[in-house]
Amino acid sequence: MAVLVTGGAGYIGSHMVLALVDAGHEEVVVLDDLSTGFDWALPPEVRLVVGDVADQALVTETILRHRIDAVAHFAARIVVPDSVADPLGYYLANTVKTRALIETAARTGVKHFIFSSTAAVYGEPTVVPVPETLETNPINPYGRSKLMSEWMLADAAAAHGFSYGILRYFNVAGADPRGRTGQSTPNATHLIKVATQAALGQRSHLEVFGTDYPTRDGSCLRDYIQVSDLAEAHMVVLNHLRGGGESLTLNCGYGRGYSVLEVVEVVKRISGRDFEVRLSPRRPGDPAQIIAGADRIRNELGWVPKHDDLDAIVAQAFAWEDSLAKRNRR
Ligand SMILES: NC(=O)c1ccc[n+]([C@@H]2O[C@H](COP(=O)([O-])OP(=O)(O)OC[C@H]3O[C@@H](n4cnc5c(N)ncnc54)[C@H](O)[C@@H]3O)[C@@H](O)[C@H]2O)c1
Ligand SMILES: O=c1ccn([C@@H]2O[C@H](COP(=O)(O)OP(=O)(O)O[C@H]3O[C@H](CO)[C@@H](O)[C@H](O)[C@H]3O)[C@@H](O)[C@H]2O)c(=O)[nH]1
Repeated sequence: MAVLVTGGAGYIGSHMVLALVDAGHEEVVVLDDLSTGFDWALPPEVRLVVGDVADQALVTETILRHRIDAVAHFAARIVVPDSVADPLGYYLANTVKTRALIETAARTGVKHFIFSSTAAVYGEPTVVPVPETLETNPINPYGRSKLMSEWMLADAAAAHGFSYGILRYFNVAGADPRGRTGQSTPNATHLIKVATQAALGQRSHLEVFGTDYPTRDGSCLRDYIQVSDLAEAHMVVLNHLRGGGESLTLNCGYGRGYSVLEVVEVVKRISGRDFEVRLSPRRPGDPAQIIAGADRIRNELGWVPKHDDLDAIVAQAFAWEDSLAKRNRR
């Protein structure tokens, strides 16, 4: 048995690769075009195929050569405002290319397909915490590009007899607790990453986008899930599918939210550094609060998170950002 991890050189994919390698009994092959990923994020025993998920000849050859039985598909473009500026680019990268990959997987007899989806498929949820059964209503092209992929995957699995796991991630944060990988894209827009960069003096200030939301302090609430816990959720789903379990769609979060202002305070306290915070207007497209209804994955698959602690998540992110700065100075 061998797993193909697309986007395995990226932030979340590289944590999945470590989870597979740490589990110890698995051949792991990464397919990545290195558009936002880094070959150095991979342990040496993992084979990296540099290429595009939509290159059907390359993917067919890779799947057959390594006898891949499961694909974990992380490769995507992920920045919501970019998707608003370049919707056709996002539908190509996330929907059209995912269609090509699903087709190749189906044709080559892959048995299980795990897909990185997002809480963005819910849009501005009418119920908080959000259960998986809530009607999807994405409000930007990124969310729509992912929801279309969910639909394609479910239809193709029914027609071609493979099983799937769709994981809808909430806000992913933190880094490998052993410091082996983390979020390395320099222009990331995620709150915790940006705040640690401000704490390290790499940014002059942090902007808080909106303080007039109907929340406890006026800033947006998000459910921050630690990235190794998320990788472990994929491991649980992989084992479930390999054990003959049914296809499923699962939220991945902890079921509680922190406000932007609370996160900023934690970053200041944990880093021991002060930085300028500017209260700015709302960022277009931000829902006021998005928190996972997180019971299904715990109850049905027995997933037990180990890192549900915002202080620890921020400490990992800060340590990783600091190590990146040192790496770039060398
Ligand atoms: N980061 C989050 O908070 C978050 C939240 C919800 C969902 N997700 C999803 O998780 C997945 C991984 O996100 P990430 O944060 O690790 O992003 P990332 O940009 O760090 O990783 C994406 C990886 O895919 C590779 N890639 C992109 N297009 C490719 C292609 N056509 N062929 C081959 N490789 C390609 C990139 O080089 C990169 O290594 C994405 O599908 C994203 O939509 C992320
Ligand atoms: O410099 C910043 C960056 C962010 N925020 C706010 O912080 C919150 C979180 O923002 P961010 O970290 O950019 O994440 P989201 O916009 O919530 O989106 C993330 O989480 C979604 C799932 O909830 C995923 O679909 C997306 O891919 C992922 O980027 C939002 O209220 C932002 O307005 C700021 O105030 N200042």
